[in-house]
Amino acid sequence: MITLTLIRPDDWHLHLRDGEQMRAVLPDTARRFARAIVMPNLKPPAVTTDMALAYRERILAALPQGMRFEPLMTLYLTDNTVPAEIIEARRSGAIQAVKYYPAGATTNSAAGVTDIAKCYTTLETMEQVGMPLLVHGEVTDPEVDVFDKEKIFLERVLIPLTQRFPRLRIVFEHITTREAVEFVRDASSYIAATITAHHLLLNRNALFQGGIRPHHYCLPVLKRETHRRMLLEAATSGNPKFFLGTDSAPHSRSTKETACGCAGIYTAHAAIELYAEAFEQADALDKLEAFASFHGADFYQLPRNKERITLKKENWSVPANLEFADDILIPLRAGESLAWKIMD
Ligand SMILES: NC(=O)N[C@@H](CC(=O)O)C(=O)O
Ligand SMILES: [Zn+2]
Ligand SMILES: [Zn+2]
Repeated sequence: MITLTLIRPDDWHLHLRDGEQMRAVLPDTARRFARAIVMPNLKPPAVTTDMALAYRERILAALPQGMRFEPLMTLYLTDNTVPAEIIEARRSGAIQAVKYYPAGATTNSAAGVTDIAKCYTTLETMEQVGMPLLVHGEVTDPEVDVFDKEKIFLERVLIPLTQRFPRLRIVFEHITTREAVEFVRDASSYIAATITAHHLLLNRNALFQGGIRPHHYCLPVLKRETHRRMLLEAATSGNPKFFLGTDSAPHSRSTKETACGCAGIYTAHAAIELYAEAFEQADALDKLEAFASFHGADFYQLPRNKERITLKKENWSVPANLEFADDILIPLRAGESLAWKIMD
């Protein structure tokens, strides 16, 4: 039997939702990952330390008996987030980062930032106290082509921001383009990026494979093959600036399979297995552990995990759907087979 043993990985970008939906998806992540950076784009968003800490308690209360998992919390940045909120978040010890959604860029981002200049004093405090800024890096300008939104965000917003705040720790989340890879690679050590499994495995053809495929729709949208290859090269390069962030983003089937479907791909049911498949395709399984289990912890200045997980090379079928509160969830590769399986 072929096996692969790794230090238990962490997921540095995760959507857990809330209530019954959270209860449905949380075990998938907790089974594989020791910790995860939990995104704050709830309804209403977690904009204060108190809200983020209350959300953390709800996550811990929803964890099945006997499962260990540490949610790392984030604050949702708005035009009105004050520096004192950052100080309080830092003092809490449970909040690891602040999330910047350009208003209207993605799911539950309506309360996000309309103009990053409105947040300069708050960003200054973050820079001073070493609080990382996590960025959904897409412009909302309706004139910009959907496939260029990340590249244009980099030029118009992110590069100027790094020049104004050179010591602000920034994670460019779920990067999808050659330009993002090159920027992060050549930037200072204050800049890092997460890469999803789906952006490593799929290019934009997957959106139109024999018809329109709503379960392959996420933001930033899948890009062309040249970009996918660049992401794979970055993830398998051993460069500590690139690390695992699934962006597993569950939406019920009825909100995906509709005239105007939600953005988000669910991958938590097989997250590390999907990354293993991508790394194996690149003949770089030996690079998976650092990407999945070391680089993120090092960037966040948290201890690396000590326990291990083992994957075995064995085909298994992903269920056609999963329970999701009062609806169902269609996971990535639903009804198809995967080559790696996590062992208990
Ligand atoms: N990635 C997505 O397509 N969707 C995410 C939001 C996000 O990460 O942008 C979600 O919350 O559904
Ligand atoms: Zn995002
Ligand atoms: Zn996300």
